[in-house]
Amino acid sequence: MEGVDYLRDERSKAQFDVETMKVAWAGSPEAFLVCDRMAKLVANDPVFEKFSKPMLGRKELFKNTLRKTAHAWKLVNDLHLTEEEAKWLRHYIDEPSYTDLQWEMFVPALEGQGTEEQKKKWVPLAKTMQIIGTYAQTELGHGSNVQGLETTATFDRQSDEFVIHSPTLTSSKWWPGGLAKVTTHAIVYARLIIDGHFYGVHGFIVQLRSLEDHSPLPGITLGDIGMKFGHGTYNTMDNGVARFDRVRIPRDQMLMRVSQVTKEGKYMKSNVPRQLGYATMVSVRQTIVSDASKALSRAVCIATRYSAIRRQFGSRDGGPETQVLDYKTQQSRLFPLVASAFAFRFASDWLKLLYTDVKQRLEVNDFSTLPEVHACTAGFKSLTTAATAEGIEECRKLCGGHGYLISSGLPELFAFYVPACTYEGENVVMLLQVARFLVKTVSDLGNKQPVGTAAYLGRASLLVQKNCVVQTAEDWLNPIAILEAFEARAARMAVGCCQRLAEFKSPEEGFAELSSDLAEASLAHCQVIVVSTFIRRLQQDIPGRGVKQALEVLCNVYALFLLHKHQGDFLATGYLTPKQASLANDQLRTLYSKVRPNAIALVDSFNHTDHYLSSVLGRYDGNVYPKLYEAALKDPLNDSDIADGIHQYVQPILKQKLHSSKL
Ligand SMILES: CCCCCCCCCC/C=C\CCCCCCCC(=O)SCCNC(=O)CCNC(=O)[C@H](O)C(C)(C)COP(=O)(O)OP(=O)(O)OC[C@H]1O[C@@H](n2cnc3c(N)ncnc32)[C@H](O)[C@@H]1OP(=O)(O)O
Ligand SMILES: Cc1cc2nc3c(=O)[nH]c(=O)nc-3n(C[C@H](O)[C@H](O)[C@H](O)COP(=O)(O)OP(=O)(O)OC[C@H]3O[C@@H](n4cnc5c(N)ncnc54)[C@H](O)[C@@H]3O)c2cc1C
Repeated sequence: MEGVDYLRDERSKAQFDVETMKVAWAGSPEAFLVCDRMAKLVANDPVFEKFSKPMLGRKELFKNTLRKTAHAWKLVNDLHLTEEEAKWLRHYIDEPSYTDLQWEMFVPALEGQGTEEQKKKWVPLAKTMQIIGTYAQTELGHGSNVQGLETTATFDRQSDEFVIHSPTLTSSKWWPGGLAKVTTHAIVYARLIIDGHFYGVHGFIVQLRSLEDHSPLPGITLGDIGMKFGHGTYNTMDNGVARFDRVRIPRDQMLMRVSQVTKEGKYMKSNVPRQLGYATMVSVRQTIVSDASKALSRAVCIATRYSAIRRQFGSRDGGPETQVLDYKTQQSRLFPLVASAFAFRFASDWLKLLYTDVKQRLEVNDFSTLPEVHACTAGFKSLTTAATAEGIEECRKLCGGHGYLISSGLPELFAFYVPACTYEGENVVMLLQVARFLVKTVSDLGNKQPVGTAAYLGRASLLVQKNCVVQTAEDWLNPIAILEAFEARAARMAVGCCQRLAEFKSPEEGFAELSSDLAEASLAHCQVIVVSTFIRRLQQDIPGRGVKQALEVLCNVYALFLLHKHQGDFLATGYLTPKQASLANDQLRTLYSKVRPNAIALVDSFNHTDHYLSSVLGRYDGNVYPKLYEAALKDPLNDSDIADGIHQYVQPILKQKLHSSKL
């Protein structure tokens, strides 16, 4: 039956105002309106249909994305969309495309690493798509180790040019999105060589293709690196390989904000730190944190709605069976993920503010907060992408067998999402960056009082001595008790690592040997920041009936779930007793019962359209079974009763005459 809302009873149980919660999720009434308008624009435009994607071959997938991207660009111009609106439009189109690299990396690299003159020349060309660019850093042989890149950029004083060259197979640029078939330009990261001396890795603007006929320019070999994990998701993108055979570019195409090369071949360092060359990565890591909350919210929306529709066991006298959402095991796997989606959302809002602040500081050459911002973006990127990838897979399992169908929307979401754990800084490598920051901070405690996110480490000597005062399960609802537990655990882990580091011959040897423990200490530190950001968000004015109360429950679920998951750390560091850990778990169970009546309303607050979810299990109206059946019938194998190949390969087997001895 069309028009029936199978989740109506669930929606009527909500104890808060969903429309206001939508605004809290979006961040502001204005942000909500932009997202809502862009989501509907995409959902109502037939060009952006996604159902057929899983059936397309590689070439069709790629072309289909080119078609959608061209249509999106036309909409941006025809409707005079702002950059913010265009970003949401791309988000809701929901297909990796060369424009992700253009807007998330190429333009930010030009803006962040170019001189005023370079920005004036290149940024308008990129923003009007007269040139299309990518970020060509990773090579076949090196990704994480940027200083190990092998591509060379040798200065030729005579011609006032750089010669870009790939000296080895492993120096081939490998992975950049859009590189294989689309991009006309790239920021190529290469080792600068002047008069035989190496001056470290720098970015160079290199034209790759003719703007006339799109063919690769002389000396440049370009291609696709092959099919990727999953089918219809990242294979819409032409991640590419590039090799350079002594390709010449003018001297003024080296990005020269951080350091310059003069006409005479003199290398000049400005007073900005070399890490500013990594600024684009900081910018994108911040975007990736915000994307984590979106991807996780999408998975939990599907799993929660389906769990309210799905019934198994518990029927007596032929009455209805139990909704699987009512099982405590289902709740204990699902509700912490709902809470995590909100936690990541608020963490990313905060990170955006921190990033905006550092961007303004960098413009006036104030680099004081850069190490902290680098540690936060790297750590949050690692924490949120790992939890989101695991969370999407958990949601697939929460949907039982149907979760494995492409029509559930979950396999494709997972395949699209999971590389986020690797790109833009492999997650463990990123935690080790946080570890460097932590070790420095702790080692410096005698001389320098830490500020910002590390301020709690200033109380490390107290936190390593104090014990938890919680006596009842109720006490675990106190944000002060929660925060102190997270701070004490993180401080004890960081201080413990630093004490053990001192036992090694050199800090480098100790760091390498203790790297697993350091990564765990880093995760604990990042969790302090995410939990405290959630708590601080609740201290702000949050309007709407029951909205604040519902969020308080989620904040406690998030924190106590983490406490339960990592109780080994909390116990081993000696801050909690087993009894206190067990009380936290009791409180968590009680909290799940408080989430239960609000579950559907909470996921409705994400305001996801059915188009965006593209899941028969997560439909807004809960009309799962007929739509699941309908989707199955659309499979090409159901075009005819007798499939291709049956007569040729199956019937001969059925009709074979076997000798009785073979039976
Ligand atoms: C269903 C479909 C939906 C589709 C929807 C579309 C959605 C659209 C949204 C799109 C969002 C995003 C788009 C993304 C698309 C994916 C693109 C992926 C692109 C890439 O992957 S680009 C390549 C990224 N590569 C990396 O990240 C490499 C990682 N490695 C490094 O960063 C570094 O090499 C390093 C590991 C940090 C090591 O650096 P180094 O060798 O210099 O060594 P040190 O460790 O000694 O560091 C020295 C010193 O510098 C500090 N530092 C390091 N990095 C930074 C930094 N970034 N900023 C500031 N400071 C930094 C470091 O801490 C050391 O300091 P210290 O000496 O300790 O004081
Ligand atoms: C979908 C996708 C899109 C991408 N897009 C782009 C792009 O547009 N442009 C671009 O330039 N790149 C791109 N990349 C490349 C990406 O940035 C790299 O793959 C990433 O930075 C990881 O580097 P790597 O592949 O060298 O991994 P490796 O560093 O080789 O990692 C392999 C293993 O080694 C471990 N490891 C590495 N170093 C250390 C260490 N110091 N200590 C302990 N363990 C370590 C890692 O934890 C990991 O387990 C993309 C990658 C993917 C998957």
